[in-house]
Amino acid sequence: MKPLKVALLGCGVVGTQVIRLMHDQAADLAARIGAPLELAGVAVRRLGRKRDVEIDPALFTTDAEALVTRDDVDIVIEVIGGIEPARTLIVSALSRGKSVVTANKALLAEDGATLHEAARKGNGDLYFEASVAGAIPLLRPLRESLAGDHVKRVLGIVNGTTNYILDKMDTTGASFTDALEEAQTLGYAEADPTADVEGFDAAAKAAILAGLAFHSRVTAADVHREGITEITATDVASAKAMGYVIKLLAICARSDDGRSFGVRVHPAMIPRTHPLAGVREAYNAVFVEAESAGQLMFYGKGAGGAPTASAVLGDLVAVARNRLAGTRGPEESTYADLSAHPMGDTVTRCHVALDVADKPGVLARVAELFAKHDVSIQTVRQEGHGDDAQLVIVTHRATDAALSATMEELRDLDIVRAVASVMRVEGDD
Ligand SMILES: NC(=O)C1=CN([C@@H]2O[C@H](COP(=O)(O)OP(=O)(O)OC[C@H]3O[C@@H](n4cnc5c(N)ncnc54)[C@H](OP(=O)(O)O)[C@@H]3O)[C@@H](O)[C@H]2O)C=CC1
Ligand SMILES: N[C@@H](CC=O)C(=O)O
Repeated sequence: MKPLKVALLGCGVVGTQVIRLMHDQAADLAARIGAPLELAGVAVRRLGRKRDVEIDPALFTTDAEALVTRDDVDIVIEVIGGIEPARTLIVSALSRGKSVVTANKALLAEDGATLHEAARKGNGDLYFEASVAGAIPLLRPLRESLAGDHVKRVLGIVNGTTNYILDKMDTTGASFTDALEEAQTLGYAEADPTADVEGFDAAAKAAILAGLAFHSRVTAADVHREGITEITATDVASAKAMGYVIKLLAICARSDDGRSFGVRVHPAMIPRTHPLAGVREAYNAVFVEAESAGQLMFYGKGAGGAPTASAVLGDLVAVARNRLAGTRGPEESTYADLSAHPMGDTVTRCHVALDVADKPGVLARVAELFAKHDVSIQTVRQEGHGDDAQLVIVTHRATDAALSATMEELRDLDIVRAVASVMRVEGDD
């Protein structure tokens, strides 16, 4: 059988593992596909660099455009990352009828529409399982297995680097900086780790998940995003003392009337008894709630070369099979055409710590302000006294707009010395 030729764009953390798996599992892959795969070339930025995989040096090129437009190339795997030149290269390949497998969530969340349109016009496949939650099969279940159900909510931990950092801060007391350095060494972080710690990576993944779950076009601009850079060792320790753990969550939820959805990424306190609290290191876990299926949980390695390459190889086998059968996988589904509602409309709960004057009437004035904005208080307690007095308040559910307005006014209250911390609470109602 004639081999299917594969062009690989990028040979870094993920690309080297893709080459290793294609080599080590060549016979099995050929049997599963019905034809052997042959690596046609590997595009990189710098030639002569030591690579963590055995490969014929003649396969390397810095001319990625020439590689993807070669007539003999059937499938292109893009693991360069970023917007350009990845977008131009993928569109070039798709418009020539090649199939593309990519792990590039940043690009899919920025301009997935252009890629899907190029795939449709070129009659090729665009698969991207590795773009969300590393090794975990999550997009295919949403795209295919749950195509007959009505997904209401997708919630979880989708960034390995930030989970690694928060876990190390919680369990070993490591500093933010040390934990981030470890995550970079282990190959979890993006080329620019700001994408991880500021929540951009999780926001891109949330946009992809929301698009698939709600059959609508969702971009990173639709996602409310907050990162973890403001979280201090004190926040982590006080959450721990109260039986909570801080996690960076991605939450995509349909509105109650089903006419819109909210997509958000932010740190949240969750009870230590919640299943997401036990998600350690760079692992990811995602709950999908669908009308008929009920609650499903997906768990596994969310980052790293080999786990991500596993997802890439799964897509490679799928697109290779489709090519041999002369078919295509499912197209982008955007028929519902729902739009994202503003963060202010989202209903959440808040944990607030206020440095206050320790004198009569303080609690009453603080409570009055919450009531003014229709925010109901679930628990309140005072910690410390005198100059160290702090009121720790947990609210009932309220709109984010009401909670934000309350926090704004609290900052101006003469009896409040400082709003020491504000964090959303999830998973204990
Ligand atoms: N690392 C992970 O855990 C995961 C990563 N991803 C995604 O996978 C993709 C790749 O990530 P990762 O492997 O970590 O990234 P790396 O930074 O490790 O590798 C990027 C590779 O792309 C090459 N490259 C960069 N610019 C160009 C260019 N202009 N032309 C040709 N080649 C270029 C680099 O070449 P050179 O080596 O010469 O510098 C390098 O080999 C990203 O989209 C990332 O978001 C998805 C899930 C998990
Ligand atoms: N930087 C990402 C890699 C996988 O998508 C992460 O840490 O999750």
